[in-house]
Amino acid sequence: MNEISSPQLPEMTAIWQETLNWQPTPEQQILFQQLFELIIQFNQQLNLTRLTEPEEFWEKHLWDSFRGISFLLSEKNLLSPGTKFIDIGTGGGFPGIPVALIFPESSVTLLDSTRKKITALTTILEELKINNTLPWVGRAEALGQHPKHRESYDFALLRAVAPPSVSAEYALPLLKVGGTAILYRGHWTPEEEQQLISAVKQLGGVLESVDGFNTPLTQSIRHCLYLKKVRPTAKQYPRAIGVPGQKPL
Ligand SMILES: C[S@@+](CC[C@H](N)C(=O)[O-])C[C@H]1O[C@@H](n2cnc3c(N)ncnc32)[C@H](O)[C@@H]1O
Repeated sequence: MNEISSPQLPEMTAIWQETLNWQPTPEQQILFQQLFELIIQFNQQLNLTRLTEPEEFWEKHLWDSFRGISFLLSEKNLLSPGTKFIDIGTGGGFPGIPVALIFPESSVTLLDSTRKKITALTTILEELKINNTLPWVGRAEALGQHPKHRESYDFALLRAVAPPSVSAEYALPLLKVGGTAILYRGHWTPEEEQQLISAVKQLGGVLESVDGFNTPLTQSIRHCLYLKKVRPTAKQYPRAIGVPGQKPL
C-alpha cells in the first residue's frame, strides 16, 4: 500500500476521549488506517468519497459515524450478540463500516442502490477481514417489503441519503418495534421537525430526540435525529420505488 499519513493523528486521541468518552483500541486504529488507505485506493476508479485528506476522513467519516451512536459506546448493555444494524444508502461505507469494526458481535447490513459501490465495499471488507457485514445492492423501498428484512433490525443508520421524512419511510418499516433509526443531518429547523414528526407518526414511530452539536476540528454544525419505532408499520409503507422521494409524507 502507498504511504499515506494516518487519520489517527496524535491530537485525535484526546478528542475521542473528550467528545465521546471513548477510545478505539490500537487494533481498531490500525483497521481505521487500513480502511482509509483502501478507500483512497478505490477512489481512483470510483467516487466513493470526496473526503480524502486524513483530517477530513477522521472528522467527517470516522468521528461523525461514531458520534451518532455514542450512546452505544457508553451503554454497552444496549447491545447483545446478534444486534442488527442496517446502514441505508451506505455509499463509501459510512457510518456502517466503522460501526461494524467496533461492534464485531453485531451484524451490519450495508445497503446501497449502486452496484459498483457495493462491489468495491465487498472487496474492502474482504481485505480488512471484516465478516460481520452483509453488503446488499438494492433500494430501501424494496428491502422494506422483503419478508426477511422487514421489521428485523434493531438500528437503522442514514447519513446524507434523502430528506428526513423520506429517510423515515425508508427506515421505519425495516425496524423491529422498539428499534431506533438514527438520521445524521447537518442544519435542522423547527419546520423540518414538524414535518418529520407527522411522517414518523404515520410510520409507527415517534421522534424521540434531536441532538445538535459541532464537529471537533472544523466546528461544522450537525444534528442527529433519533426515531423510535413504537408499533408495527402499516403494510403500505414503504411505498413503491421512487414514490417516497416524489411524494414525501
Ligand atoms: C450521498 S451518498 C451518502 C453515502 C454515505 N451514507 C455517507 O454519508 O458518506 C447517498 C447514497 O445513498 C444511496 N441511495 C439513495 N437512495 C437510495 C435508496 N432509495 N435505496 C438505497 N440506496 C440509496 C446512493 O446510491 C448513494 O450511494
